[in-house]
Amino acid sequence: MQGNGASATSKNQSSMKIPHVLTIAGSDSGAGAGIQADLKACAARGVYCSTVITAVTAQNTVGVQGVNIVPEDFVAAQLKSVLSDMQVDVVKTGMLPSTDIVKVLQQSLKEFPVRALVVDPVMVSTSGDVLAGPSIVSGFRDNLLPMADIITPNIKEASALLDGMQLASVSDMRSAAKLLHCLGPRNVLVKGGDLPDPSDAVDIFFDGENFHELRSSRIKTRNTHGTGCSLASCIAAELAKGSPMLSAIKVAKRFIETALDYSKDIVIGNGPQGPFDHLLKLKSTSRKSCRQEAFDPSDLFLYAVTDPGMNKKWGRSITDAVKAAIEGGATIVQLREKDADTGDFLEAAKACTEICHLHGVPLLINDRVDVALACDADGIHIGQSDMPVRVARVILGPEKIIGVSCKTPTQAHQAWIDGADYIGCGGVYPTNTKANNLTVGLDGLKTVCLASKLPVVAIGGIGISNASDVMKIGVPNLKGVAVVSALFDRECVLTETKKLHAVLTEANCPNFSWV
Ligand SMILES: Nc1ncnc2c1ncn2[C@@H]1O[C@H](COP(=O)(O)OP(=O)(O)O)[C@@H](O)[C@H]1O
Ligand SMILES: Cc1ncc(COP(=O)(O)O)c(N)n1
Ligand SMILES: [Mg+2]
Repeated sequence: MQGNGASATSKNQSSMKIPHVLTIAGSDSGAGAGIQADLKACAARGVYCSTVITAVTAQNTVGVQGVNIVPEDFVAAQLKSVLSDMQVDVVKTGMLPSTDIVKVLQQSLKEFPVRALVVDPVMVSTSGDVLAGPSIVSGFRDNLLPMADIITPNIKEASALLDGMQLASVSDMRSAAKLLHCLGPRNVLVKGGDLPDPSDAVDIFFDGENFHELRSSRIKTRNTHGTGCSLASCIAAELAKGSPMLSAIKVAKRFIETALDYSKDIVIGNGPQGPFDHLLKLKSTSRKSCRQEAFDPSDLFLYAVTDPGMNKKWGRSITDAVKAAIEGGATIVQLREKDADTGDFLEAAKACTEICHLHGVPLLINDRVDVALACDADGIHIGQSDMPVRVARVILGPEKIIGVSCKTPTQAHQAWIDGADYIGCGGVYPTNTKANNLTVGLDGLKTVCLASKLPVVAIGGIGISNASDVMKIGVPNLKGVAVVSALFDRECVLTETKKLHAVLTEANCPNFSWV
């Protein structure tokens, strides 16, 4: 799809444009899937969502008891009302119960182009009830797929779109993604929620050139009703914010995983497939369960820590440094601007927060709780002589990440008691970035890791030449390395980050690579 979507000519148009997703889908009376899931997913991702309803279903956790299709001229009327007036960025489709409705949508999009079209080719509900008959396949193929920026079929839908091709493995999903791409969409995501893999939920993304295997842990829960609708809405929401496609998909997948994890024990309804909680508030039995985005220890894998002196030396801005590190594969970023003026630091921190969030990478601020709050960073990293963790937790609330530098098992234990999320242990090797810093060595690191109940990131003098030695101490809660000079005291941050990422991937899992 192409076009500007918004004409933005209205006089009372304010200067603040809110990202806007229009969903065209069916209503689910149980509010687990369909329009209701789309509204909640967009709300959770901070995006406005308008709704064109194609059918009203009588539905609960047991199944679909009835479907009442909205006449296509009234679907057309709803589309016109919204698209002609409300500056839609992205359209996301769900249940389209007839080919006439598909054609109405195609016509409306020709008249009112939008920036992107996300097609979730809904056909059968998780409960096995038919939401769009087999005749819809030709409607999708002929009218919608060629216009789509991305399609997100599950295994059954991919099979139906490919004349019954059987999909029983990740390798079949790859073949299907390639064949589906030939039908015209720019990108294809084949979702593997229904694949019989007990440990991972694997989706295959194909952009016409490259495959990406996207894995998350498979959450053990009955509350998976609406995951497909929510994933597609979340992708649409991220695209509406301006994210590139792959980043949008990664953020969406992580959102589903986190939301399922938070909602895994909630009980709504008596049927086999319950709804989950998009806003992560229902299950509030522990501090961590209130989090918008749970801290994921695997984010510590390649931890980039900025240094003002180095950026100055190489003549780059902090934002350029952060962008390059993320592009190279950094999985978390910490801004460590010890001597900056608060005003300048805050401006830089706001810009970096925006960049990091666009790519689904958490941003932490070193030491400055005030700056972290003001720029809405994901959290802070503090040293032993900075503000105590307990005080920082009270100020920051339960949702922010707190990391603490620790050199000893006693400090690591205290960090856990005080409510930190991870510890940074070092200096592992001598370093210039911290004067008079006591080096703990690989043995000291191992001792702290073995004693720590929290995940650990190693820091201090680590780079391409020794990162693999560090990871090979082989303690499971050592999740990654934090680096300053090895990325930022170099001419090309992007190249160095990529190299380090490759070294860490190899050390972590030899002969295996994925996104
Ligand atoms: N139990 C689970 N744990 C984690 N992710 C899941 C789980 N079930 C499904 N997903 C993910 O949710 C998304 C929707 O997938 P899927 O259930 O296959 O689609 P649909 O709801 O359209 O049938 C995919 O990203 C999939 O990997
Ligand atoms: C109105 C409507 N739209 C979509 C779905 C698919 O969702 P799921 O595959 O999770 O049942 C549904 N059950 N109802
Ligand atoms: Mg599902």
